[in-house]
Amino acid sequence: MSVPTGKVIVGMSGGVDSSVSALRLLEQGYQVEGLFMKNWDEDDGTEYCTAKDDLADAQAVCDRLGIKLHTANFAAEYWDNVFEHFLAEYKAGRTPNPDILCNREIKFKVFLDYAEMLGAEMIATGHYVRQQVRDGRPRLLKGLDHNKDQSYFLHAVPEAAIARTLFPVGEIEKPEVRAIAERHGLATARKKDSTGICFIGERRFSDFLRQYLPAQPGTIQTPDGDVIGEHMGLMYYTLGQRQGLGIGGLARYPEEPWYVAGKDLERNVLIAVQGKHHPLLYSDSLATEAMDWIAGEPPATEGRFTAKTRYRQSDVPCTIRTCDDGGVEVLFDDPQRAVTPGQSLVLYDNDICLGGGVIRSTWNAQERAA
Ligand SMILES: Nc1ncnc2c1ncn2[C@@H]1O[C@H](COP(=O)(O)OP(=O)(O)OP(=O)(O)O)[C@@H](O)[C@H]1O
Repeated sequence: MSVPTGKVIVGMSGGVDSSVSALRLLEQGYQVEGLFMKNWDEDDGTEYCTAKDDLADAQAVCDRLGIKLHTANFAAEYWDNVFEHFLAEYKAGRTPNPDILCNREIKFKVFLDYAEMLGAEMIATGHYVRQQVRDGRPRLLKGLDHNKDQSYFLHAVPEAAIARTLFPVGEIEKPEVRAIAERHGLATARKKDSTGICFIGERRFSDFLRQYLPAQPGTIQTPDGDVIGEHMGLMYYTLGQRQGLGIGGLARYPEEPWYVAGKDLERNVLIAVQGKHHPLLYSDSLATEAMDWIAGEPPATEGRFTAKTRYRQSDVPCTIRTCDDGGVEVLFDDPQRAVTPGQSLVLYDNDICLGGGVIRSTWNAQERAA
């Protein structure tokens, strides 16, 4: 077997996955260096900001492995290409997923360019995905550990960037990753998995959003227009959500929980229904904005695929039709609960991630019949 001689820059987050990624590449004979990115400037030293600790952990691992760690600040690019879009989506009443855009715009674009400047043709990350060349083209596959698979977040990364990236932990299961880190005495072996929005972190979301968007309180109504409560601002609510509505004790309704079923942006009204499985919480079809196809174009044969409409969801069978505007229409075999505009639909052909697009509209059987 030939020994790889190329230089690879590993995105070191200070977590266990990127630590083990760097280790594996060294074992495989690559010339490895690390890069810690800081993409959010605010809040240094507050309870939310873990960047300092993460950098220290990344440094400790690099010292242990004997590799160089670079640092870079892409906060301006993150703000312009990810965060502004994120705010615009909330303003439009949708619930965006900034990590998808962050991967496309920062981790697999700005980072790649930066790595090139450092003299590396390849980068690596600790994402749980695999890359495989089929028919001469790089394909993005789900991580071997389906429990940790992160292809949902990488579906908008173009083929050319996938081809220049190594995913050293995609072929192993998470418990094994921790065991490897433990065996090699890496400081991150037992570190908790990160949660929250990448680079922004975990924080009281409504407080955070309020700093950037004015809250416009309004009424909560039933689909028939009966006013049953007040909301703090439509952006704070997600379809299908139960908690935080503050409705209860209404004599004219049974004592059953209420769920968010829709947002009427024009009237600033939040629509709520009773019962976790109310028909208005289900959609049997949707349309997306223009798709990001990893291969740059839709699959040669349209038709039957599986899809996810949110990260932690098992794939569901569906039929797709491509539209002239670059989006797709998707018809699910079974209605899906709480399909949310602004989130992404991601399509799969077995383990191959084909791409995805932001959900623009959804319909349920009643609406289709009307
Ligand atoms: N601040 C950062 N600097 C450099 N690379 C990063 C940074 N944050 C994330 N990455 C890269 O993106 C990958 C996936 O990030 P994610 O936030 O999903 O972390 P994760 O799956 O918990 O991985 P890890 O255990 O390495 O933190 C990381 O493994 C790392 O390669």
